[in-house]
Amino acid sequence: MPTVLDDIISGVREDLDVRQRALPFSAVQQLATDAPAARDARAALTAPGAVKVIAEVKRKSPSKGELATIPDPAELAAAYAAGGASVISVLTEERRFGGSLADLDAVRAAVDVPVLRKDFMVSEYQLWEARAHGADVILLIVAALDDPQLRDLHQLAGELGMTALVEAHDEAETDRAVDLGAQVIGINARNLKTLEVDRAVFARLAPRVPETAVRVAESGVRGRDDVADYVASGADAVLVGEALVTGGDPREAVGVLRGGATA
Ligand SMILES: O=C(O)c1ccccc1NCC(=O)[C@H](O)[C@H](O)COP(=O)(O)O
Repeated sequence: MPTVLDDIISGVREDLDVRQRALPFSAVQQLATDAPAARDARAALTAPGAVKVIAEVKRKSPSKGELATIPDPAELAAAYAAGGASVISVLTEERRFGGSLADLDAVRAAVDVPVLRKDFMVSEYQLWEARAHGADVILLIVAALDDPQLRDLHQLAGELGMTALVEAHDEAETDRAVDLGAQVIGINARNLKTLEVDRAVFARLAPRVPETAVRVAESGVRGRDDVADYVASGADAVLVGEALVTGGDPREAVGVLRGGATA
């Protein structure tokens, strides 16, 4: 029985085939080579001060359906940055999340902070493509990749000057991320089989991540109390989508999650 993740990835591969036919590997490599250097996301996430917020541009999701229309992702990203977001996450998967590489371009042009291409990365082409569109960070979901794929994509991200956010959901995946030498590890509280969110997963898995790595708590943040709980369990950063796109003034909302700290 295919999981939600399997279904998403099968659509991602079909869309990727279309893009690869339109823009060959050598062309996307050239665009990536010509792009301005990637910004240092690890530095942004380890700077002194309040908990770091990775603020997400998220229109819809498999778990919640439509969340927000977001007609101007650049404006939203600029508001997030003004509120003190350390990194902007842009979902570029189209079928299930309503995102696009055009969103990534728009956000990249609008902010100075590092930008994460949040997608289901299964091939080197997508990493070159991310860099060509100005991404500084890419997501590697451990559950979607075997160890050789994970190692190769993690290494390529580094060669392209990008930071990899390596995402785990359970003990075995967390240990694989640690063994990989990942410097930024996300623990996602959303179970990719059931889509249910269990924030306690972070507290259970975070101790397996060495303190030298940045620990990112992903999903399920509804407000400042959830951020405080994640921080108490060892989070250096939180990745937040739904609460920010549905929560009114995005600049203020990021500031509230940071504990009222000014940008
Ligand atoms: O959000 C989903 O429904 C989802 C389903 C399947 C795979 C990934 C999914 N979300 C990606 C994310 O990791 C979240 O967008 C991100 O952590 C923010 O979560 P939230 O603050 O709960 O919107």
